[in-house]
Amino acid sequence: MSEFPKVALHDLARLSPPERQQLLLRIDADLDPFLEGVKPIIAAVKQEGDAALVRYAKMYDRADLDVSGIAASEAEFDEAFAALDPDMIKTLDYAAGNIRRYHEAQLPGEMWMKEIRPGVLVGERFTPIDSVAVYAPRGKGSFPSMTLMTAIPAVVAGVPLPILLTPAGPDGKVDAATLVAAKLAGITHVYKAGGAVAVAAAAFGTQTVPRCCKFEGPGSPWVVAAKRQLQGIIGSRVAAGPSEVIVFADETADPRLAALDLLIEAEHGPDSSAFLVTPSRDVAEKAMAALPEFWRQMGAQRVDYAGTVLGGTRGGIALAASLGEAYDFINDYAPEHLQILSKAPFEHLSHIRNASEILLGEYAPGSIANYLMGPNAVLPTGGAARFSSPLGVHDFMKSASIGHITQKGYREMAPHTHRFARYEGFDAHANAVSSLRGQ
Ligand SMILES: NC(=O)c1ccc[n+]([C@@H]2O[C@H](COP(=O)([O-])OP(=O)(O)OC[C@H]3O[C@@H](n4cnc5c(N)ncnc54)[C@H](O)[C@@H]3O)[C@@H](O)[C@H]2O)c1
Ligand SMILES: N[C@H](CO)Cc1c[nH]c[nH+]1
Ligand SMILES: [Zn+2]
Repeated sequence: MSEFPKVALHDLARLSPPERQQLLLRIDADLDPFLEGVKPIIAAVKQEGDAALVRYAKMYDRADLDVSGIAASEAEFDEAFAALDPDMIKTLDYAAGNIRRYHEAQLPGEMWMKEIRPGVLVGERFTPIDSVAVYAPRGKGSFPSMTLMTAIPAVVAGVPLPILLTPAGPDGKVDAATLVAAKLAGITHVYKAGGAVAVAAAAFGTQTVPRCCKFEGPGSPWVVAAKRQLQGIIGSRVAAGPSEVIVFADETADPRLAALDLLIEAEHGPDSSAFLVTPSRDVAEKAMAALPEFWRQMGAQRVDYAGTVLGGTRGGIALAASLGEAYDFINDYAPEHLQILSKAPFEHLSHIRNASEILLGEYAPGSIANYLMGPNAVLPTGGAARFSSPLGVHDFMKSASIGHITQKGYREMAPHTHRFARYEGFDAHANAVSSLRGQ
């Protein structure tokens, strides 16, 4: 028996429709158990506030926390800067610079207007959301990277009150790099709460945590479920659940790179999804043969996570009968991350309709994009790439449409409006464009 996990080989052309459908499912395809599970948590946070945060921190994060420690203090920030390896601070700063530059390019102008008829000026005005809570997960890893990815667009958008929520560790403290990342990004209000507790704290506010208009950030299915349950109370757009990837490799790709990159998102946790999709049997076989070399370079916990993912129906190597079959699988799957390994990666791009992030070529492995390439790595999962986009500056702003009509424009538009209003049976609507303003 092999000492390494067994990786599944799926022959796409031979799968029955239900078998193929099964491969498209993520861990949270059925969110119902999580939706049920978060209900009492949300109710407790709403009713008890800080006391519930402390209780759940003990229960889920094994954190030694009291009410006075929920907000990270100035001393904790100083301690984090002192404790963190200076080279890591430099790396965080390098990443922050790239992420900031990318998001500054996304920033819309304050307002635009266009004269679409003589005397009719219409446009949009953009303003930041008053208060936004961003989330950095912590559990099967810590995520200073996600702190940068969520905090920087909020700050670039000009949100007056951006706060960060993240679980405390057993010592009752925030992960040091997460605190440093928050400060480098421009967030100084950091609170200790994880999962559904964090979403509920931001939605209702507690004695310590300010109530916020919006919550954005990735996390486990508990976070995804809480965001869904609290829709209408707190805004949230990106369903950024457990990480997932498709590595696509054509016959020109290096099979060892395909094997190496397949493991990136597979190692996040047993709840991840990761496929290598290739139309080349040679690439599939060589990638499979290359895996042991890379299992050896991973810790036992990460091998265990990735092995769980790659050995079942949420991962493995998927052999396609043709390029067309590979593209169809990718578009039906709509992955969070898509890597295209090929000597001519751009030739495949026009065939991809559904993917949250597309990385082209052998020098763009997922980890560079996860951490510091610049674009946001908080991405729609669970097939939401069919209709949703990555987190960005626009998620921290809202627009109002604006219009100005001169007398000339009014004279043209009033009779049409009158006719519309009469047809729909709205008297006051019609009256507004008849007598008082004159023609
Ligand atoms: N899509 C993206 O952009 C993206 C980015 C980064 C990470 N991720 C994903 O985020 C996830 C991070 O997960 P994590 O566990 O490390 O951190 P997490 O912070 O999301 O989850 C930990 C929290 O979950 C809650 N929780 C744990 N067990 C619970 C239970 N039984 N009932 C109710 N609540 C419970 C607790 O409140 C705990 O604080 C991973 O799945 C990772 O793949 C996604
Ligand atoms: N792969 C994650 C998004 O799905 C991002 C990340 C952060 N750290 C490691 N990975
Ligand atoms: Zn990752």
